[in-house]
Amino acid sequence: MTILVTGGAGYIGSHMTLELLDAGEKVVVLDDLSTGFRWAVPQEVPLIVGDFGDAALLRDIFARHDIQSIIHFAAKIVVPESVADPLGYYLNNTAKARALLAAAVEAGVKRFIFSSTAAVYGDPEHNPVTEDESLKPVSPYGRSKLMVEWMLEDVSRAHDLSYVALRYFNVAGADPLGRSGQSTPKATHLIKVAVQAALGLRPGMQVFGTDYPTPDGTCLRDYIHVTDLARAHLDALRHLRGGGESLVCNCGYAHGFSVLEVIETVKRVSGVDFKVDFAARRPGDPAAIVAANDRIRSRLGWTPRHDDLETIVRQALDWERKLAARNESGA
Ligand SMILES: NC(=O)c1ccc[n+]([C@@H]2O[C@H](COP(=O)([O-])OP(=O)(O)OC[C@H]3O[C@@H](n4cnc5c(N)ncnc54)[C@H](O)[C@@H]3O)[C@@H](O)[C@H]2O)c1
Ligand SMILES: O=c1ccn([C@@H]2O[C@H](COP(=O)(O)OP(=O)(O)O[C@H]3O[C@H](CO)[C@@H](O)[C@H](O)[C@H]3O)[C@@H](O)[C@H]2O)c(=O)[nH]1
Repeated sequence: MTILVTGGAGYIGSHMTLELLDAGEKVVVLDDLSTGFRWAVPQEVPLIVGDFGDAALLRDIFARHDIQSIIHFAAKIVVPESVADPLGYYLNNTAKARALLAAAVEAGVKRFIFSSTAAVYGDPEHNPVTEDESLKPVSPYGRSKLMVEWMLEDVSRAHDLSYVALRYFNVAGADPLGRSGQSTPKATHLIKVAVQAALGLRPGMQVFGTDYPTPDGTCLRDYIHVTDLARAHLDALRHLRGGGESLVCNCGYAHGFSVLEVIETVKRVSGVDFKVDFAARRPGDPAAIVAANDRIRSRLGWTPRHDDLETIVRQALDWERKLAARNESGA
């Protein structure tokens, strides 16, 4: 039985593919390489370059491979871009997910694991936020993902398809064995930006907002190591294969760090005191969002192994150095 990984050439999908191979699973990747990289897909894994909303291509893939499970990562993921181009986000993240689900149901696929996001909560009233908190996404990105959760709920009632939707909090770090990492050239994620500043790949960085109602005035986030996140999908797969019911689970460590704490950690681990400017708030940022993780622990048996900000930062630094060397050599 083969697992179809959409978006497997991207940041999280490439770590998932490695995790699946390490677990002895057979994998096929479908990716249009819009933000992913061919080199991020291990050579032994078939990479189909194409669009996950292409019904004819999907039919062909399901005819050629014995696919019982899909792990669906492919999406557009930049919140401000979604504000400027909502229709592009509803097309890629929502309408194409409908096409993928339709093809999956037609082909008799039994299990579906979906990359959802903490963005479905918007600015939560309580922290840590549980899965039962009200869902008030504030961006087209968050809404485009929430609609897929709703589609999954309805489709799983009508057809023989069960699912787990995982709501990721802030994904960070790199494969501990140095095989993959966050490679998007213009990534805006805090740890990536701070690591690039530490390595002199950018002149410095900005802190967006210092007047939030948090202990040091900067935003609080729950940073989860990408390998722990990939393992959550393996746990979800095991759950569904064992006949477990459809579920929605948060993925995070249940504690947060402020922007200043993250920057301080990057400075300490790298030994570089890079330039930091204080700037205005970035539109759409919630002050604090931290995952309650009781459900994923109890229902999927998920246990974090890399819950340590220094380790996350060290591995992100190692990966960024590797990436810089690769870009310099033109590989
Ligand atoms: N990175 C985070 O902090 C974070 C947080 C919450 C949720 N997520 C979700 O995780 C998933 C993966 O995110 P990522 O950070 O790895 O992003 P990424 O951009 O690195 O990966 C997305 C991959 O999907 C591919 N893709 C996009 N549209 C496609 C299409 N129409 N057809 C085929 N391939 C397509 C891209 O080429 C890329 O390889 C996304 O669904 C995202 O919404 C990410
Ligand atoms: O140069 C920077 C970059 C970020 N930040 C701040 O750092 C925090 C974290 O920002 P970022 O790393 O961009 O992540 P989020 O905006 O929290 O969003 C991430 O986490 C969400 C889930 O919580 C996902 O839905 C998104 O896809 C993912 O980008 C925020 O307060 C930002 O304002 C800065 O101060 N300076």
